[in-house]
Amino acid sequence: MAATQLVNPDLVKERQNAAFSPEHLTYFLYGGPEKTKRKRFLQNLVIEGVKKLGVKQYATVSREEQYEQALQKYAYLVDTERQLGITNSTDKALLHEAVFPCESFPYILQYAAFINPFTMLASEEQKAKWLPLMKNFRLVGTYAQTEMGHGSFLRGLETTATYDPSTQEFVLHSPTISSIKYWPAGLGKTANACIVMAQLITKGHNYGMHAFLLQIRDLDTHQPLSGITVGDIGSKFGLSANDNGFLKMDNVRIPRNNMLMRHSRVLPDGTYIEPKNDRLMYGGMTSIRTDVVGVASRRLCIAVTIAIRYSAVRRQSEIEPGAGEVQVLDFQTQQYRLFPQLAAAYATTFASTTISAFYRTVSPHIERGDLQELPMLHALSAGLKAYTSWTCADGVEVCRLACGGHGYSEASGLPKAYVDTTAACTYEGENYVLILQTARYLMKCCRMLAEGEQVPEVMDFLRPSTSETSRLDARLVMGDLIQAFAHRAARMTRDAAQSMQTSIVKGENPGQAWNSNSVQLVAAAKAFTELHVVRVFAEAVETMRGSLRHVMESLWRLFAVNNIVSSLGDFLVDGYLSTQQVSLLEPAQRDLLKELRPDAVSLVDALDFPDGVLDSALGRWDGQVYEALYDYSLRSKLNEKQVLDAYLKHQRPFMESQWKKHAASAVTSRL
Ligand SMILES: CCC/C=C/C(=O)SCCNC(=O)CCNC(=O)[C@H](O)C(C)(C)COP(=O)([O-])OP(=O)([O-])OC[C@H]1O[C@@H](n2cnc3c(N)ncnc32)[C@H](O)[C@@H]1OP(=O)([O-])[O-]
Ligand SMILES: Cc1cc2nc3c(=O)[nH]c(=O)nc-3n(C[C@H](O)[C@H](O)[C@H](O)COP(=O)(O)OP(=O)(O)OC[C@H]3O[C@@H](n4cnc5c(N)ncnc54)[C@H](O)[C@@H]3O)c2cc1C
Repeated sequence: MAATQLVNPDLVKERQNAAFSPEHLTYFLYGGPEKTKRKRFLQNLVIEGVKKLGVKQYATVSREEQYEQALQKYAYLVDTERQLGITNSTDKALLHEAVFPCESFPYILQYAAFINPFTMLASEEQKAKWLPLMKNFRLVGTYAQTEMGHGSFLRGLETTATYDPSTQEFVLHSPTISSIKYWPAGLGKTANACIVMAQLITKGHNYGMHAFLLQIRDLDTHQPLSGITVGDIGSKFGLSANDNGFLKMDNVRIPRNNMLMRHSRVLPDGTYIEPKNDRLMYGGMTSIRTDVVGVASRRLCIAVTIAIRYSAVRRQSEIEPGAGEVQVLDFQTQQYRLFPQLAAAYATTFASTTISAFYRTVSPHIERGDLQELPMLHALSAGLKAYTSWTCADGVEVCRLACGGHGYSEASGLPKAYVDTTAACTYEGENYVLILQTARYLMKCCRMLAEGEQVPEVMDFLRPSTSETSRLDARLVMGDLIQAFAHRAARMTRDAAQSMQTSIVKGENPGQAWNSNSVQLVAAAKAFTELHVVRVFAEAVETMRGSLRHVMESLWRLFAVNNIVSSLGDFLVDGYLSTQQVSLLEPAQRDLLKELRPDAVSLVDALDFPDGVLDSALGRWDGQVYEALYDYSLRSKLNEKQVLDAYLKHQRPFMESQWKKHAASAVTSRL
C-alpha cells in the first residue's frame, strides 16, 4: 500500500491495538520473510499488469465479456510466468489467485485436470509424444467424465470406447441423450482436446471406465471435428467466465494408442491387460480433491477479511444511548457470527497445508507401485474436500450476511466468493457421496481392529479408550478438548458400525444396511474429519511462540468450543461431557469472543491479501468503503446514459397508456 494512502481512523486504531505482530503470522503462513516478500512481489506485479490490460471489473461486464477478458488475462498470466521462469506450484497458485480473484477461467483444467491426470495415466511413450503439445498450448484440454445422466456413480457412465482390431482403433460413442458429457470446465468453446472417460469394450467384454485422449476441434480452424457435437451448457449459478460444456460423440474413431496405457493396456489384437489396482484410474480426482481444500479455505480467508475489516469501519446504532454509534464489530452478535469464521479460515488453511504435504509424500510411493497408503489418502482427501467446502461455503455466506445490505452488492466481492465456493461442494465429487467414502474407510478400520489387524496411526483414536468421561474443566486445556473430538469420532464410528451390524442381523443385505444407516455414517465421517482438522490446527499453533502463540491458541480454542457447542448432543449422548462441563462452554465461548476482539483486524491483515485479490469495496485495506461503493455504482452500465432507450421503448408508452386509460377515474391529476 502507498505510504500516503489515507486510512480510515478506526482501522488505524485497530491495527495499533493488536497484541501480536501480524507480520510474524504472515511469515508463518507463507514460509518466512523471504517467501512473503516474493509472494507480495508476484501478486502486486500481476495485479498491476492486469490493470494495464484495460479489463473491466468482473461484476460490471456481461458473461460473454467475462469469458473474453478471462482469455486475455490468462494469456498475460502465462506469458508472465514464462518470463519470470516460474514453475513451482506455490508461486503459480499465488499468481492465479491475483489474476483471477475468486473467478473461474476457461483454462482452469489445463494443468489440474488435463496435464496432471494425463501424466498419471499415460505411458512414457505417450507422455513424450503429447506432453510438449499440452504444455505449449497446442492442445488445450479438459477432463470429460460426467455425463448428463451420471456424475457420482462412475460405474454407470454410458459412453463407450469399443475396440476395433481390424483398424486398431477405438470407437467413441454417446449412445443416449443421458450419455452426453456435460459440465466439464472449458469444454464448450475453449478446449480442442480432452481426456474422455468411457467404458472400455474389447473382445465383447466391458472392462469398465478408462481414459482416452480425444481431439475435439481442428487445431487450426478450431471447428469441431467430424462426429463431434460440442458447446457451452449455458448460464449457471456462478463461474460465468467458464464455458462448462457438453460433448456428444457419434462413432468417433481414435487410434489404439489414444487409450492412456500406463496402468492397463489393450494389445493390437484386442487383448486386455489389467492394471495393478483399478482405482488408479481415479488418481486425477484425488489430486484435485486435495487442491479443492486449499481453494475453499482461501475463499473463506478472503470473505472473513472483507467482513471483519468492514465491521471495524461500519458504525451503526448505539450500545449506550447517547454515547454515539459504535463499530458494528463491537456487537457481541457480530463477533459471534464472524470470529468462528475467522477460526475456521485458519483451521482449513492448516488442513490444506497438511493434506497437500501428505499427497506429495504419498504420490511417489503410489507411482512406484506401493499402494499401501492409497486408501488413507483417498479417505482423508475425500473427507477434507467435503468438510472444507461445506465449512467455507457456509462461512462465506455468514460473512456476506454479516455485512448487511452492502454485502448483497457485487461490489462487496462476497457474492462472487460464495458462488465460487459453493460449486466446490458439488464438483470433484458431490460432498455426501465423498464423505460416505470416508465412512467406508472408517468401517473398514473398525473391522480391521476387531480382527486384531494394524490400522494407520491416525486411526488409533478408534482403539477402545480407558476413559469414558472427560477431564475438561474451565481452563479448556487443549489436550482435553482434542480428546473430546477423538472420543466423539470413535463413539460415532463404533455406533454406526454397530447399527450396520444390527441391520444385517435383521436380514438386510450390505447395500441396504449401508443405505439405512447412511445418515449415521455421514455424521461419523464428519466427526472424524473434524477431529483431523482440530488436530492439525493445534499442531500448527503448538509450533508458535510468545504473543502469537497466545492469540492463536485462543482462536484455536474458539474453533474447538464453537464446534462442540454447535453439535452438543454428540458429546452428551453417552455422558462423555457432563452437564456441568457443558455449562462452562457457552460462557467460555463469549469470553473468547471478547478476548479476540482487539486482535480481529490484525488476524485478517495477517492473511495478507492485497486489495486486488479481495476485489471488494468493503474489504479494502484503507477502509475507504463509501468512496469505493459510490465509485462502483457510478460505473454501473445502467448509468452510462441518463435516459435509457428502454425508457423510450417500454416505460414511457406504458406510463402514457396507463394514464390515458385510467385518468378519468384518477382523483388527483397533479402532484
Ligand atoms: C475446477 C472444477 C473441476 C471439476 C472437475 C470434476 O468435477 S471431475 C468429475 C468428478 N467426479 C467425481 O468425483 C465422481 C465421484 N464418484 C466417484 O469417485 C466414484 O464413483 C465413487 C468413489 C463414489 C464410487 O466408485 P466405485 O463404485 O468404483 O467404488 P466403491 O464405492 O464401490 O469402492 C470401491 C473401492 O474403491 C476405493 N476408491 C474409490 N475411489 C478411490 C480413489 N479415488 N482412490 C483410491 N481408492 C478409491 C474405495 O475406497 C473402495 O475401496 P475398498 O473399500 O473396496 O477397499
Ligand atoms: C461447476 C461445476 C464444474 C464441474 N466440472 C466438471 C468437469 O470439469 N469435469 C467433469 O467430468 N465433471 C464436472 N462437473 C460435474 C460434477 O463432477 C458432478 O456434478 C458431481 O460429481 C455430482 O454428480 P451429479 O451431478 O451426477 O450428481 P448426482 O449424483 O445426480 O447427485 C444428486 C444427489 O443425489 C445424491 N446421491 C447420488 N449418489 C448418492 C449415493 N451413492 N449416496 C448418497 N447420495 C447420493 C447426491 O448426494 C446429490 O444430493 C462439474 C460440476 C459443476 C457444478
